[in-house]
Amino acid sequence: MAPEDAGSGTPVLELRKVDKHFGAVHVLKGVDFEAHRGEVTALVGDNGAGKSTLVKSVAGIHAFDAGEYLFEGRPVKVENPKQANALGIEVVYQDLALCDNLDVVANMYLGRENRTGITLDEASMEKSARETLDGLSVRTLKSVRTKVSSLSGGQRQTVAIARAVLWNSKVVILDEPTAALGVAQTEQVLNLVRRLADRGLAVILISHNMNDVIKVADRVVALYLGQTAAQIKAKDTTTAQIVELITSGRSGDIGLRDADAENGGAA
Ligand SMILES: Nc1ncnc2c1ncn2[C@@H]1O[C@H](COP(=O)(O)OP(=O)(O)OP(=O)(O)O)[C@@H](O)[C@H]1O
Repeated sequence: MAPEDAGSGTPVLELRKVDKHFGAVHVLKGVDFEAHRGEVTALVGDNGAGKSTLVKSVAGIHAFDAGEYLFEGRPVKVENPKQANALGIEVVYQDLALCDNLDVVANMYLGRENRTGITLDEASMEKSARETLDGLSVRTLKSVRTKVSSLSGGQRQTVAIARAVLWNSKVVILDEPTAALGVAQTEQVLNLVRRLADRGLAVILISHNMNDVIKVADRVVALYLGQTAAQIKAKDTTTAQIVELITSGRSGDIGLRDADAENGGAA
């Protein structure tokens, strides 16, 4: 069950009419986007719709050219990944950025290790890593001292997600977390995604997999040619409707007006 106030009130993350160009290419065109605590927001769109650009701009890798970026209702400037992390925004990219030759604890603390003087505080890191995994009800890892090279794809994804939530995160963005997984591991990761939201995080899930979206999302934001085609509650929509929004920018009376979509296509 999501927290009582899930999805209500001020969004944790809100983008209003954001724009992004790469040289002459206009990639994001006045995009609106909201993510709320306690909810999984699926960000969907065809290849090239602008999902990665949107997420990288939220994460401070790129900067929006125009529009408003609000965090917990306040306008913020996020000009680099450290500033995004400081707000409580973490991204788990598809490559996971794990070091195979290090164990789970070392990977969860990579680059942000606890130190006492000049030595690493292994005991405190191991304790918090374990507590974080226990808090997420992760039971598939036998030991936090296991090297990541010996973990399955699902376990690796779990470690990358646990690393993201270790830092009192408020927003966790997951880029296609089940893309390389089999059926059982996909199920495990989707359950974990749900638990993150149930713990009060705002989870943003980039996905091309409509089964995943329908199974786990509370809200769906569809991008079409760099514009927001729709922001809708998952329970009010169907897979067919989402697919239509992705492929044509509209479905029934939801979505971009044809003229807008055509302008987007021509830009
Ligand atoms: N650094 C860049 N320089 C120039 N153009 C870029 C850059 N990054 C992305 N683009 C362009 O922006 C558009 C949107 O790309 P983006 O990767 O954001 O889409 P996406 O929705 O994430 O697609 P996919 O599902 O294929 O990952 C594409 O036309 C892409 O070529």
